Amino acid sequence: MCLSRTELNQLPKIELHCHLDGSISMATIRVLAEKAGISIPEADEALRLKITAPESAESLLDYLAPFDFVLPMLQTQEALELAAYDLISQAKADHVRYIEVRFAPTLHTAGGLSLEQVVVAVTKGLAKGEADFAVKSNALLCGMRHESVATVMTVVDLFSKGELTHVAGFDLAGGEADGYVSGFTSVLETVKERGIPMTLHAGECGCAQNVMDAIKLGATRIGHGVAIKDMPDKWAELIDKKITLEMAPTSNIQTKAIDKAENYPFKTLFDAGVRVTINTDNRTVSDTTLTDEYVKLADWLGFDEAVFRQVARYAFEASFMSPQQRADLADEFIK
Ligand SMILES: O=c1[nH]cnc2c1ncn2[C@H]1C[C@H](O)[C@@H](CO)O1
Ligand SMILES: [Zn+2]
Repeated sequence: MCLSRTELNQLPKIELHCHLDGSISMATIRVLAEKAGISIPEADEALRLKITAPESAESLLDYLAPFDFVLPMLQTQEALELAAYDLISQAKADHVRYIEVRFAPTLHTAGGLSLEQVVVAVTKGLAKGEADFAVKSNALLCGMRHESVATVMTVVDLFSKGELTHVAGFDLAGGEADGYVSGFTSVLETVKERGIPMTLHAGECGCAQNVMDAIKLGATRIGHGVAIKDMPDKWAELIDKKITLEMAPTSNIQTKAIDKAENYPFKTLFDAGVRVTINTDNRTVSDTTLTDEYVKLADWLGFDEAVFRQVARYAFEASFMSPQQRADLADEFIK
């Protein structure tokens, strides 16, 4: 039997893949623009066009255009803290119990903040959000794939700063070229040596081999990984290694990772035993919520409650939670 939107909304959820800078509500964007002295459209519809992925998007790069609009507003600690808090309030509305919020510290230093100050501000907003909304969270730090190895290393080094808390894992984001992983081999080896949990965007709009390269260099989770549909002979390896795919239906359509809903490989992968999870990627840029993503999958694929609970369990198991967070949430997700 199909679950209603209300029932889907109320299921307890875990979200592993959500970008801070792509997930700030319109109301908070207005506050941030005002504080930054940046003029933005007064009409909501006009503003929406600036902060959501263009309908004409043909690629991941087109999809990423709205980030250029919002990043200038995210260059102070106050703005970053407000953005993080705002995101946790949205997660609450989706009955998310735990969320990993990712962002690229290097994209927030134009106003003079250090990388550490960026991270401190975001995690402060997350902590306030947890206090007010009872949603647990951690931050994931992204290097950008267009950055040099040396710049990405400055992000990796943040994990060694003892004063930073709730910083749980590393990612590489941005435009995806086939074979990109090899350009970051030295960085990723360091991430692995230091025992930093790793999820990498791969096989979103790039090839399936990117997914396999990412796994080889230590990623236990893959951002999107849609292209692995083209390499069924590798699914057994993913299952064996308990690799988890962080999929995001709306985003995957917008970036043209898939051409149409009928071809979304989520069900095929799930039925084969691959660990797939449901995420928003970017709530504002994709104009979605986690509940919307659940509704979409229920409509497209006819999933019932048991599937959603299994998927949430995969997310729980693959999360980069602290032992305390895991113990607190185990009853709800491991039944
Ligand atoms: O879906 C995505 N794929 C690759 N990169 C992305 C995606 N969504 C957001 N980003 C980029 C743009 C942001 O500025 C950056 C850090 O959150 O990550
Ligand atoms: Zn992403």
